[in-house]
Amino acid sequence: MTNKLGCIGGGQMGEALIKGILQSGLYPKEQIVVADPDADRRQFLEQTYSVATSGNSADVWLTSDTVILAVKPQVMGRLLRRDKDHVSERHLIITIAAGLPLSFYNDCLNARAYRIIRVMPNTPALVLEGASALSGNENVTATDLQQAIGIFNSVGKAIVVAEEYLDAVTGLSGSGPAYVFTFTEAMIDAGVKCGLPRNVAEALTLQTILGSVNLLRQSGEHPAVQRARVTSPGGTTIAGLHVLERAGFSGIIIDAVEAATRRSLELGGKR
Ligand SMILES: NC(=O)C1=CN([C@@H]2O[C@H](COP(=O)(O)OP(=O)(O)OC[C@H]3O[C@@H](n4cnc5c(N)ncnc54)[C@H](O)[C@@H]3O)[C@@H](O)[C@H]2O)C=CC1
Ligand SMILES: O=C(O)[C@@H]1CCC=N1
Repeated sequence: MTNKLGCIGGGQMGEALIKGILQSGLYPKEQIVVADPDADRRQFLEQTYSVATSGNSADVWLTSDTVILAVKPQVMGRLLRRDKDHVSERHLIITIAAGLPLSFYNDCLNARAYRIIRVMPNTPALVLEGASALSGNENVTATDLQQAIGIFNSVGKAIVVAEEYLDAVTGLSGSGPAYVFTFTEAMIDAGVKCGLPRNVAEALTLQTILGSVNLLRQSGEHPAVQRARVTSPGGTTIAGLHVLERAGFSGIIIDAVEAATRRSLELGGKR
């Protein structure tokens, strides 16, 4: 019996979770082990976070009761079929792969009794501001679910949803940071285009986004209500909003989330 936390795949999202979990203090570095075949990546993780690493995922199954699967969906099947003799009912398996349904894991492992939780987190977990939604299979106990919620709450906010929602969650909050970063970059460039020094445009853009989100959170009001407060009759904001709406801004955002959701379904072989 061990209370180690193992992570198979130490890429962008594996690292985000490890960094967040260490920062939150949920697990100390001595209780975390990461497997990744990339030697440079292992060296980076060891040096940066002082966690144990291995080039062989079997070491993670051997040493950890809770195992996070953080490899790309395209390599998950091969990994599980190769590792299946190391997996047992003592493991709580937490997967963060986009698209792959819970049934995929039991199919690969030739087993029905494993406890598997599918989670869709996002990279702001790096700064303990992640958004995660999770769903467990029929073998998962309330304690397992609490443990997973504890892990993902330690790096932000976690909610339990029905599995059928996880592809839409992937399109919205899993991929969401990339939309926000694209919007942020465009705002900064817009400030520069209008004559602001880049550092001024950056500082104002970041604070505007942060402040707007906090205002929505604290007021509890609908975004449309807050937007109306910014939009003076005959003023500057309506001139800008007119351009956004004429270009189909809201429709483009909806299309983007829908396309990412469709891609998640495709990765799971559902479309
Ligand atoms: N990047 C993101 O924002 C998010 C990613 N995810 C999911 O997280 C998973 C990982 O994504 P990223 O970290 O972005 O990809 P990544 O490509 O940065 O990391 C994947 C890591 O897995 C390693 N790997 C490959 N084969 C392996 C094996 N057999 N055993 C152990 N490690 C192996 C690679 O060397 C690499 O370091 C994916 O399934 C993705 O859908 C979920 C939410 C957000
Ligand atoms: O782009 C991807 O496939 C992953 C899943 C959600 C965010 N990044």
